[in-house]
Amino acid sequence: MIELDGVTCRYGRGGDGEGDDEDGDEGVDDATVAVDDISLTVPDGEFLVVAGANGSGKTTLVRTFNGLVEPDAGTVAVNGTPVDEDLVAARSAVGMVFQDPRDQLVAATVGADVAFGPENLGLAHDESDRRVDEALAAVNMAGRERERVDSLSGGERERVAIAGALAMEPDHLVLDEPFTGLDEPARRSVVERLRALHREGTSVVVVTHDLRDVAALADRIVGLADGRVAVDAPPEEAVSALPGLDVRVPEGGGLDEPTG
Ligand SMILES: Nc1ncnc2c1ncn2[C@@H]1O[C@H](COP(=O)(O)OP(=O)(O)OP(=O)(O)O)[C@@H](O)[C@H]1O
Repeated sequence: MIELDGVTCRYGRGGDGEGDDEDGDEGVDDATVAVDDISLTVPDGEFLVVAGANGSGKTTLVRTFNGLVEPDAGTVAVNGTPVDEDLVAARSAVGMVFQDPRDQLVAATVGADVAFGPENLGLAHDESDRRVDEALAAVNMAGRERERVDSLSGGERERVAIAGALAMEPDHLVLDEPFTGLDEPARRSVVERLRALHREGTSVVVVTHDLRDVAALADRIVGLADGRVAVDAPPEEAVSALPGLDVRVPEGGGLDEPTG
């Protein structure tokens, strides 16, 4: 479980956060408040979608889940332990797939890339091999260890990045804009993999400004606007409230799963 309590994150200089600058000076010394006093619990097993327009604070928010971003105020705890007390535990419990797989794929071949994390943990070869096999199977890329990463399509790279995170056997898998740059078939393939992973018991958090397809998978949608939670509701309810957040929503259909 991930628990945020009153989390605020700022970028840049200045600012104790005291006093909004409304005097027209553009506030050059003011910090940007990217996440503004958010409290949120992500239970185990949940498929959570974090939605919102560009710049609404989605990336900053999820990066606090495993200490990639340290809040300026508030606390984040993973499985009951504050992230700042045990960064290693938080990083192993919360696997992160970054916005651009190129930021994540470090080795020349698929197998070496997925093995990178487990080997860094110092796991025995047998255990590392087992994790690589399972992770590649989970993203529908079993048996493709020897292929070169630079020969893969965008969708395949995304799936290798997901496999790399899965090989760490995290409690929560967090994906930041996993569909960026993917064509429709690749997008569907990644969506299908996420659906299957969740069915098999993985907790999934997807960050997106585009709700096509994933809205129907979500147990809950948290919509951000200006660093605050504007909506926190099951999909049908959230989507009807979300147009004001300037996110793309499916045109009819796709939301036929009952909530309750
Ligand atoms: N490293 C940084 N330095 C300064 N400001 C930043 C930095 N990262 C983000 N910001 C600012 O913080 C705010 C929230 O950004 P964030 O990336 O968390 O939002 P987002 O919803 O994920 O946006 P996007 O969809 O564009 O990635 C924005 O105003 C952004 O410009």
